[in-house]
Amino acid sequence: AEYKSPHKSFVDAQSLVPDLVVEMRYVTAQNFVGRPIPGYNGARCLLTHRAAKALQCAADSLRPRGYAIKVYDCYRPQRAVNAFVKWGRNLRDQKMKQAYYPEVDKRNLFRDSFISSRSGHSRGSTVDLSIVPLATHDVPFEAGDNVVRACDSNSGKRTDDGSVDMGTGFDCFSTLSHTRSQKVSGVQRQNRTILRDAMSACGFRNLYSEWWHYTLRNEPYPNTYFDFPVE
Ligand SMILES: C[C@@H](N)C(=O)N[C@H](C)C(=O)O
Ligand SMILES: [Zn+2]
Repeated sequence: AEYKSPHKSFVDAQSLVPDLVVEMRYVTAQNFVGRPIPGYNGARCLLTHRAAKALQCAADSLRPRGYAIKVYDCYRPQRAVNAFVKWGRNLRDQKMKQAYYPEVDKRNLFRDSFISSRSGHSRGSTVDLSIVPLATHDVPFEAGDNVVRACDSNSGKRTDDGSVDMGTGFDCFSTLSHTRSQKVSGVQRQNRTILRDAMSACGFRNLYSEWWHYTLRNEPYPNTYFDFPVE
């Protein structure tokens, strides 16, 4: 059946970017909380139409260079953000610490701009993404074994999801994930620059603390925090 968007201004980004690799982590347990997050009932990248067009612009510029875009999170319902806040207050729950925030005290994740209690994602024009070589863009994230792989360890040691080497994995809450960190290698910085240049040229701005987080500059709902679920 044809997909019907829950809001007239929101679209499934894959309808504009057919080769978009969609790996919505919060619909699964492969995330920093360690379980599916409320409000995510489907693995769909919903964005405002304006943001989806801008993402299409970035995908079109990256494709001739041999890359596809992989998205990890798009529109995020406010109830999911509220679940992050509740999780953040429960210091006993550190199930995913070794994998996602090995060096950072859980108490500081909001203070240090790794998670927000008023997130741009809920406004529908923010996206978490990386790039994948076109030839290998089907590799899914799989924890596979029972070994905990820290997201800030070297490529090859942390869990591979087929994306290019950015120095850390998605949602790795570490200063190494700061986009302009000088503590990652030249190749890793170069990969971050490829993504940043493509996204900036299409109207997005990056969050300094996360190489993967981009918000449309001219977003259509700058003051609205939506809460309809992702289906
Ligand atoms: C949680 C992470 N993926 C993210 O999006 N962080 C920013 C700061 C946010 O929550 O808006
Ligand atoms: Zn984000």
